[in-house]
Amino acid sequence: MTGFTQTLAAATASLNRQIHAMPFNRALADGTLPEATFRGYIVQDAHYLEGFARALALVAAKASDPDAIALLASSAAGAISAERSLHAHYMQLFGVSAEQFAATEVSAACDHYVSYLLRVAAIGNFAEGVAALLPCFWIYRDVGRAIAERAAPGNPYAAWIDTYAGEAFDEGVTRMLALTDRVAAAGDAACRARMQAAFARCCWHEWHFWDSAYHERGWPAP
Ligand SMILES: Cc1ncc(CN)c(N)n1
Repeated sequence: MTGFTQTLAAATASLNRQIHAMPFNRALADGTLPEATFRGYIVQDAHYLEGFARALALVAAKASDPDAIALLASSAAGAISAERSLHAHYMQLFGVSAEQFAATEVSAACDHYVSYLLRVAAIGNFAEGVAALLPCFWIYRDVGRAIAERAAPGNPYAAWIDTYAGEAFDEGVTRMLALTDRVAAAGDAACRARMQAAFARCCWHEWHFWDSAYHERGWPAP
């Protein structure tokens, strides 16, 4: 990790520590997360990944160089294919049909995160879009790795852990970190401030998404 991404990590270190210590992630590591909680999370996450892939494609369209277009567009395809097969694995395991998935209401936390990403991707500049997308890569790799280190043997969520702690996911994260550093170096101080704000907001959304899944929250009733 070099350059601006170090600044981003330092600015969000406290939130990042809290994310690692979340009950959802602790219980995932020791294999005690209730199946119904994980099932609810996976269903929301499958909805999330569709929105995330759309945001990646929108930011890819704003990129000025072919390397960035290729990275963002291939990540959009990867979000749909690799992670979708992970979701399909768990949905089959939990007996969630395609019809049940389609009929499940998107949670407030999922809707909020996806709406934010799409807003930044659509009306923010390219640099802000890249910064908003980064936590989805970076936090999952680091949480996945930390969980892999302490996961109990025979963990029922091993497929999830292996995906995010694995080399293939790390490759995309490393390239996304390099892109963020490159874009930040090419921008001015105001641009970097906007990037930092979008990055911090999406780190919060990652926390909120797990918190909502752990408490199985939908939409607060009036
Ligand atoms: C909410 C969320 N954030 C990030 C990831 C990892 N792509 C994910 N699957 N879901």
